[in-house]
Amino acid sequence: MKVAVIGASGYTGAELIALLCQHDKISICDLVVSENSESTGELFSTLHPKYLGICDLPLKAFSEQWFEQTVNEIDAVFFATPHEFSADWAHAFVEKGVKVFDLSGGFRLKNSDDYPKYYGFAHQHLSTLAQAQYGLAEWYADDIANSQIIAVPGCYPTASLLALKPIINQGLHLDNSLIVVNGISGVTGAGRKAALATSFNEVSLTPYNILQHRHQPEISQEAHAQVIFNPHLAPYKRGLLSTVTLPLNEGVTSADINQAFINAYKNTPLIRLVGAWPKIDNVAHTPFADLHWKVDEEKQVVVVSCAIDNLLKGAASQALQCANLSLGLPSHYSLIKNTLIKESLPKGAKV
Ligand SMILES: NC(=O)C1=CN([C@@H]2O[C@H](COP(=O)(O)OP(=O)(O)OC[C@H]3O[C@@H](n4cnc5c(N)ncnc54)[C@H](OP(=O)(O)O)[C@@H]3O)[C@@H](O)[C@H]2O)C=CC1
Ligand SMILES: CC(=O)N[C@@H](CCC(=O)OP(=O)(O)O)C(=O)O
Repeated sequence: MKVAVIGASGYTGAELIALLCQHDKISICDLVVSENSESTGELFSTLHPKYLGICDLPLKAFSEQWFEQTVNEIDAVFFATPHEFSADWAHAFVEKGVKVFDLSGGFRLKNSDDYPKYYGFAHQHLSTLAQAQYGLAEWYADDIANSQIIAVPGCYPTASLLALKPIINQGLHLDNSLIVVNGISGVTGAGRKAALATSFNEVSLTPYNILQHRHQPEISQEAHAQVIFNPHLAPYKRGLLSTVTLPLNEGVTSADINQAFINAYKNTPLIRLVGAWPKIDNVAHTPFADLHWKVDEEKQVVVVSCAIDNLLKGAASQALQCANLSLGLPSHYSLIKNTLIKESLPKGAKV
């Protein structure tokens, strides 16, 4: 598969390019930045010296002319750009038969009225939006494999949905109850562009965008349940933790919840059901999601926690999982070698 990456100077773009470089069934044709980017003409490895000798391709500026010249040369394009840019341009690639993997939120929400409210722009391409498949790789593998445009989930929604779906999909939670999702993200979650709120001297653990974050409708849409979402910014670089609380139906036991997680993730090597509360340090720089939970059978409530790397499972490695699926490969191809099938919890796990 020949691909282009738009947004190659940014954090998720860089992580994605590193993964694509080591993939033996995907080759990179072009790395692209914004039309007036300061990085135009630089080598990728000059901007991101970690990849010196790994990827030394030049960064090209996006333009209509670039689009016309390239669109017939590529099989797929990855957008690691602002939401509005992919919302405006993805349809042009789709119409030419090029697969789109969009790491932004430009195609995640089914209700187009939510775009002005949560993203600040009106979506102009409603038929492409309707065509887009949500790319939560462990849950929608077949649909992802057969779709032309994939909306790769946001970082908080990835961790939150991996925690919520095994329970909600089995109808174990109390209907119409208050589901609370608390998320904590490292500062790379805000992207590479300088901003006062994410500068070294200003960053301090704090909630932000409470009751108005754009990931609330995304989580609710895919969980099929209303949630309260509380995002927090934390003073470290990488990694994200989402802890969810759900009231359970009467009679649901700890064993029922254990079984729901085992059933959901027994064939998914990138999801680890771990024997203790997950830690950011165990998943940072990896494509894994670590999950742990605890049930209080007296209060009929379950708390589930999920840790991921926001730039990998929360963006770039999940985008590659989607690309693998569309190539007919296992979603973890080229990400890990271990294909262990989990029929039970890990040895020593106490949940
Ligand atoms: N950071 C994270 O943890 C996650 C981010 N995302 C989403 O992925 C996308 C990229 O995020 P991230 O890598 O953090 O962002 P960055 O700010 O680090 O990078 C953004 C990239 O987009 C390019 N860009 C900006 N404007 C345009 C434009 N008009 N046309 C073409 N390219 C443009 C920038 O190029 P240049 O600046 O050189 O012009 C840069 O390469 C965003 O939509 C973000 O919401 C999703 C999940 C997690
Ligand atoms: C710490 C931080 O600022 N995080 C980002 C979330 C990044 C993410 O998942 O991205 P999408 O923009 O693609 O939805 C935020 O809250 O806006």
